[in-house]
Amino acid sequence: MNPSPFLQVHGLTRRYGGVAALDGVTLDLARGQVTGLIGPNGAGKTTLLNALTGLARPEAGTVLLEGENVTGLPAHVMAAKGVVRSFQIVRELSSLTVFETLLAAPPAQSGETVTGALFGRRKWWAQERANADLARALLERVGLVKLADQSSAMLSGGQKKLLEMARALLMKPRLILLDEPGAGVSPPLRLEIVRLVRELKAEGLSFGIVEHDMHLVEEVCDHVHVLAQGRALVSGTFAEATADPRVVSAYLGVAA
Ligand SMILES: Nc1ncnc2c1ncn2[C@@H]1O[C@H](COP(=O)(O)OP(=O)(O)OP(=O)(O)O)[C@@H](O)[C@H]1O
Repeated sequence: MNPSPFLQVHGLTRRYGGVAALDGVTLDLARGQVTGLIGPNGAGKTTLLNALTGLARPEAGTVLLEGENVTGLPAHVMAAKGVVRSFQIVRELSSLTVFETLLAAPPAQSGETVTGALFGRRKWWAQERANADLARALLERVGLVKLADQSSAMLSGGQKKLLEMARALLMKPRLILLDEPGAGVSPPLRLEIVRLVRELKAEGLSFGIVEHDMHLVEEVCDHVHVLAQGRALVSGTFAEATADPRVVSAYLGVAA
């Protein structure tokens, strides 16, 4: 039995000058599953993540979240609906600690208008405290709590990825979109990332993962969509998709 679609993307198009970064992408992301978004460089994977999280406005096409049309909604609205993407949050010259970095870009919260801040102070403080408690719990969960008071600039590549995941989790998502969680990560922390994704999936979280590390994709993804030249070329299990001659051709840069 196929899991029900959480997010349905139909005919999504986004151009940059003469380049169609997305050229009518149609695909689904299933509820409670890990969906890999793979494909050669320039295929449109990151643009798709951006279009799904309100960071790149599509020119055509639709995005349905549990059947609701959410096409082109801004990032904070998508986040409030439970769709968030990971970001590089550590700046190399940052003097912030790991804990401060996690809290620095506050999650979408009520009372974010000036009026709200003035008239809802008590609520705002309560929310700040709740965020801080949750942040500490998340650092514990991703294995960074011992580094909470160290400079975030000192983190390794893998630790930065874990902090980015904690940051996305702070927004209490239902669907997390991760951009290359395995890039620049040492083998032990790569295992930690795989463990965390599996554990969160078992708790009901849905994932969309853009990744070039095919071993990682094979390990964690229930399903993959292969993108090429702004379109979804092939979908299936990792084994099915990678055995398809069109996928081999796309990676080799040859038209099938
Ligand atoms: N902000 C932008 N301005 C101009 N062109 C862009 C912009 N963002 C993406 N593009 C172009 O759109 C196409 C798709 O880019 P995108 O980054 O989405 O691909 P990708 O599949 O994520 O690639 P990679 O695997 O190399 O990260 C590329 O040709 C890229 O140069």
